[in-house]
Amino acid sequence: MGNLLPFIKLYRRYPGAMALGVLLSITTLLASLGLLALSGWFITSTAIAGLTLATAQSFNFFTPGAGVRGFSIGRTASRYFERLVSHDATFKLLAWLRGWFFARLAPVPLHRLKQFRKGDLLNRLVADVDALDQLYLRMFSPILAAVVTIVMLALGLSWFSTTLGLSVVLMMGGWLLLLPPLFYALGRHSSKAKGISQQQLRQAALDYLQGMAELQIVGTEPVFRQQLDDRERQLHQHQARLSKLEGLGSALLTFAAGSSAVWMLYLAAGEYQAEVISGPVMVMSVFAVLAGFEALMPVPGAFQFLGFTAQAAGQLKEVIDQPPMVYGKQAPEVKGLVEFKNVNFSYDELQVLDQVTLTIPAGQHVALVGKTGCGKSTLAGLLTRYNDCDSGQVLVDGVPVPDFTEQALYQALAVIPQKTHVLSATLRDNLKLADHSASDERLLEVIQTTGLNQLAAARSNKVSSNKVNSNEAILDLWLGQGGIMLSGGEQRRLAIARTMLKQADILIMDEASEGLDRFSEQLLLNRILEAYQHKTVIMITHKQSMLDKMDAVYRLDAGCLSVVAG
Ligand SMILES: Nc1ncnc2c1ncn2[C@@H]1O[C@H](COP(=O)(O)OP(=O)(O)OP(=O)(O)O)[C@@H](O)[C@H]1O
Repeated sequence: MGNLLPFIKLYRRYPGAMALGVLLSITTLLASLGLLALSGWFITSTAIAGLTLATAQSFNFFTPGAGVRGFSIGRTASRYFERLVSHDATFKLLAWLRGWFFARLAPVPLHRLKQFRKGDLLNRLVADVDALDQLYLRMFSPILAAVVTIVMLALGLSWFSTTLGLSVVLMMGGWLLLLPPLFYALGRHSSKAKGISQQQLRQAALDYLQGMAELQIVGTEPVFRQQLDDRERQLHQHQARLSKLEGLGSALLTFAAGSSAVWMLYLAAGEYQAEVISGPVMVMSVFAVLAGFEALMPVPGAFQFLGFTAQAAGQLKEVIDQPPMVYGKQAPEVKGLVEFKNVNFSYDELQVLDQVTLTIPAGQHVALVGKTGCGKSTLAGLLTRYNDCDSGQVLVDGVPVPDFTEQALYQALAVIPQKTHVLSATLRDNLKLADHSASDERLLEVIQTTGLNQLAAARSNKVSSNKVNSNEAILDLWLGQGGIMLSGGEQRRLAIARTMLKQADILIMDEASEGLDRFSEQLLLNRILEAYQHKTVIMITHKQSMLDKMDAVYRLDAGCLSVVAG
């Protein structure tokens, strides 16, 4: 429950709209109450008035009749506006909450976010934020409205008889105190389990869909399908339990309303006999109690799902409590001197780097070699602050990388990562990621240099013979979801093209030529080294053929660095 506290505070964001929503909810309940109470009074009064001709003629039918219509129209109008205002306020709050959550998520270092799976993070951003609407729509607003309705009803009946007024407080107040803890206790386990099941099902469905091709090839698709079905069945079981609980809530409230009405009839009849109230008021009291219980109807559901909401809030809190990456204030003009000084780094128990010391003078091209998994990417990742070292220092031009501002650090660095991220967008958009201000001419030049024009030519049906149109067609080429339309080699070309556009001061190439044929590899490597001729280049590679172009070669082995050449 403590998980909900930080989010409850955020509800102060739209106080006006939220208060208006509650007010309209109260108005609706009071109009319902007025409608039923007045109807009870009116029916009884007309029945009594009809007993003699004189009373029948003198009875004023019109004012109470108008009152009944007024309450009826008022209830409908107020219900409509209540839905409009409260849902609008909730949606605005959810939209803002999503932005707020994302703003807290963005500065969390990538290596920390890696502990959450992609589907899981998406689930938190969408479903868990959505679950927070329960707090206002299903809890605050109805509970507040119920309290006000009980108070108003009690005051109204006290006007006629204090006994009746106090009885309402005891009967309805008692149920209002009993229902929340009861239904929270009854629903806590299932609603929490439902949240977890839903999340697991989404994750499993995502894994299943993403890996379907491989699962089919290895013949394990039915096993995964079965696991998915099991999860779905589990979710249905929790949902069924919650539906039964909802039914129990309705039954309990119907019983509460009925028994309270009978009790009220008994008390009101006593007051009538004692001539404290009239016959119509006696009937009105019973109808008013019946109508008053409408205010308690949402209470069991609200508390039954509280476990689910608390679980969602906990999931969000887990992400936003991650310490953000802290950047410094320095933004020096970078020349490209890179230094690793006595660097140690471990992933939990696994020590990857042990007292690594390396100086790369500005403008030097160095290669980093070593067995698979020896820590080459990890070392490069300390420069980009993918991770921070456990001890020692990583410096650029003598300034420790944590002291750089975020903008200055990433302006100085260009990376060709092992996996290229391709946006589901056009080639132009994918290239402009590296330099937003690049002109189409510049983009086409880089496309030519990296051989990406061959990719466009291969889809020649889209390329017109007209030169202007053909250039447009290349740039507007749609690359598909996650670069699905690009081969591994084409994705490498795209990554290389981006670094050519960026022209940073330090370039890190992590297996940059993976997926390229020998000829393209040599060609592209020459071009990129030419483009970064006077810049610092750190090339991580397994390929011997690339090493003779480097000024120095270092080998990483068992966490230690040694010079191979240079
Ligand atoms: N996020 C992580 N959490 C835990 N261990 C990790 C993580 N990333 C890498 N490792 C482990 O750290 C070691 C070094 O990984 P790294 O990716 O730096 O190696 P590498 O030399 O670049 O390998 P490759 O040549 O295959 O790219 C490996 O044993 C790897 O399993």
